[in-house]
Formats: sequence, C-alpha cells, structure tokens
Amino acid sequence: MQAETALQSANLPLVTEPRNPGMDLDMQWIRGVQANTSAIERRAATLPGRRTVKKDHQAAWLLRAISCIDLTTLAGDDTADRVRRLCAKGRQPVRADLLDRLGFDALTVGAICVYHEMIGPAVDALKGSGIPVAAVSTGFPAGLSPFALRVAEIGESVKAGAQEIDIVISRRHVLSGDWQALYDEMRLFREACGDAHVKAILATGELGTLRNVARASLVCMMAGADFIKTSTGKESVNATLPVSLVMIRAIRDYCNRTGYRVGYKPAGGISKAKDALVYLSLIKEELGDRWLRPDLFRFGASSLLGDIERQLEHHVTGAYSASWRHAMG
Ligand SMILES: O=C[C@H](O)COP(=O)(O)O
Repeated sequence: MQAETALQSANLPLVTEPRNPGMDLDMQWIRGVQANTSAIERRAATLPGRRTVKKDHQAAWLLRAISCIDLTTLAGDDTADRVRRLCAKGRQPVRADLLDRLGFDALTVGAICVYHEMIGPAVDALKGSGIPVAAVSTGFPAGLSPFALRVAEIGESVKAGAQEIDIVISRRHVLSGDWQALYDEMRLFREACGDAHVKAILATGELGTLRNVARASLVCMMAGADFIKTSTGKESVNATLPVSLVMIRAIRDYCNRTGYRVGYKPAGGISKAKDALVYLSLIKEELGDRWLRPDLFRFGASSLLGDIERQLEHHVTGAYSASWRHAMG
C-alpha cells in the first residue's frame, strides 16, 4: 500500500507495517466470541456527544482525516472524465492557499477507490503522485457472481494497476455460520491479490448480529486480510459506531494474539467532518496512535472531503497553531 506520500506530506515518520500473513482457522476462538450488544450500544451512544478533540487541534485532525480518505466513486454512470477529476482532487484535496495558511505544503488522500473499468484512467491520472488505486472487486457490491469469475476479477484488477483490492465476502457464509467456507474464500481472494493489499468488506449491515460481525472480522483476519471494512456504501445500513467498536476490538484482539496490525476502513454514509472526528478519536482511544495513519486506517467516502474543506475554511480564521504530533499526542 503506497501510503508514503500521504505520510510524508503530513510530516509523519514513515513506518512500514509487516503484512498480516494470517493463521490457521481457530474454531475454538471463533466459537468463544461474544458481543454484549447493549454494552456496545451504550458505549457507542456516548461517543458523538463527547468533546474529544480540542478546538485548536481540530484542523490538524481534519487534515489527518483527509490523508486517510479512500476518495471514492462507485456509480453506474462513472466515466473516465469523472475519475480524472476525482484523481485531481485526490492529489490536491485542499486549496493551496488554505493549506498554506494551515502550515502545510502538501497533502494527498489515502487512495482513489473505483470500479474495475475505471482503474486505467485512475492509474494514468495518479502517475507520480504515490497515491494508490483501490479497486472494488469480486462482484461488488453483492458478491454473488460465480466464484471463479470473482477470483479472476481480482487478477484483472491487479493487472490493470490496482494496488489495493476491496473484496466483498459472501454474506451467506456468515449467516449460516459456515466459518470454514468464509475462511477458504478469503484465503483464495488474498492469494489472488498477490502483492496488492486486500480489504475485506464485511457488509456489516447484512450480517444480522454484532456477534456475527466480530466472528467474520476474526475469520477474515485469520485468512490474511490486510484491512477489514464495514460496508460497500450500497447497503441500507452502512458504517455505524457499534459495528465499528466491535470490529476495532476484533483488530485489537487479533493483534494481541498474533502481533500483526490489521487496518480498519469504515465506509458508507460518512459525509460529515464531525463524524470523521468521532471515528478518529474512537480509533485513538481503542487502538492507539499507530492506527491513525493511512496504512492502517481509511475512510471509504465519496462526499466527506467536501464537508471537511468547509470546516477547514472556518478554522483558518481562528487560532491554529498545533503541529501534527502536538495535536495527536
Ligand atoms: O467504500 C466506499 C463507499 O461506497 C462510499 O460510500 P458513500 O458514497 O456513502 O460515501
């Protein structure tokens, strides 16, 4: 995953995270997973109301959020021109004068996320920027095309230049508790990705229970997912805070058990700067600062950037003096 540009531009030291190799499916661990729904919902309900980010530091956090956006277009009427415009935005997500007033000379988004057919225009438009192209694959969004085609689609996307592949899991494996089938599917998807990083989209709004979300998260990580992602943006229920808590805690458990850090990508319906701040502070509290970088955290979002820009406009008129380290410390 080429996070270098975003990290350097955010004046952060570049860290290279070893990829998650996965592990054998541990059924005992999976069966032992519980999720106390009411406790999780209570904790999630407290998050938006809390003032976790000091006002002076909000601009720095918002810039950080931008560096973690997978700037997305996933529409049936996408065209090469639209994708080129999106890539130009990804290269320069904030107006130069605004960025200058905030004390930064460069900033990019984390990645550009498109359908397979749009990989070519995106790769061309991003040349030299270091911004990776993420492609949704495996019969996105439902994941119900023939298995061999879904695997082949990954290969085609990698060949076309995608460095990150967002796969969708088969929800039915989760809903029927067939963890072996989910594990095998994810293993093969991961294998087909080769050197490209793989994000496993769980489509959490369709998994029925938080316990299923926790179990599916662990199974995908055991099978070698580099990231786990909430949703496609196409389901009626997408990223929520209770689901995020469950997935983040699964990531923590997996890291405690194996030593490997897996990334997290909430996606779908995140369009407000204040929501982005809630997610960042949740990650900071539950996983720590290491996860607040684009190699371990992304927002999948098509319209979040516009609201962040509006908020930054407001901030430049106020006091802004925090360095990244100061803001995040
Ligand atoms: O992964 C990306 C999502 O499809 C974006 O969803 P959104 O359009 O609701 O921001």
